[in-house]
Amino acid sequence: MKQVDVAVGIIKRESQTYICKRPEDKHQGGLWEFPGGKIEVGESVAQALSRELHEEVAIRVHSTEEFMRIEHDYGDKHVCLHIHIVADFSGEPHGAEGQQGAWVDIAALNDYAFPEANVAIINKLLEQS
Ligand SMILES: Nc1nc2c([nH]c(=O)n2[C@@H]2O[C@H](COP(=O)(O)OP(=O)(O)OP(=O)(O)O)[C@@H](O)[C@H]2O)c(=O)[nH]1
Ligand SMILES: [Mg+2]
Repeated sequence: MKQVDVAVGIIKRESQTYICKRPEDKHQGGLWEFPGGKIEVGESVAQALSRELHEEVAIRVHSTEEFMRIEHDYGDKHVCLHIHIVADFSGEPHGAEGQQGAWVDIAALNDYAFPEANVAIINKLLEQS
C-alpha cells in the first residue's frame, strides 16, 4: 500500500484558520483541508511545509510550532500527517493553484467536510480554543 509523510499547516490568525478545498480529482477530493503536501526525500517537515505553503497559498513561512502527528489508514493509502501551527508568516494566503480557500473561525470547523484523518486535529483545535 502507498505510504506517505505529509506536512500540514494550521495557518492561524487570532481565532481563525485558512482552509482550502481539495480538487475533485485528488485523493479525498472535494473535501476541505489544511494546506500542505508530501514531504520530499531529504526535506525536514518545516522545509516541506514552507515549500508547500508557498506553492499552494503563496505565503512565506517564518517559523512553525509542532502541533501533533496523526497516522491514518484510508485503505488505498496510509498517511502520516505532521501538523504544525503556522502563526508567523508574511503575505496574504489565497488559493494559488486555483483552488477555493477561506478564513474560517476555528470554532466553526465542524461545519466543513474534512478527510477522516482530520477529526483528531479539529478536536484538538476546538479543545484549545
Ligand atoms: N494537505 C493535506 N493533506 C491531507 C489532509 N488530511 C489528509 O488526510 N490529507 C492527505 O494527505 C495526503 C497528501 O496530501 P496532498 O494531496 O496535499 O499532497 P501534495 O500537495 O504533495 O499533492 P500532489 O500529490 O498533487 O503533489 C493526501 O492523501 C490527503 O488526502 C489535510 O488536512 N491537508
Ligand atoms: Mg497539497
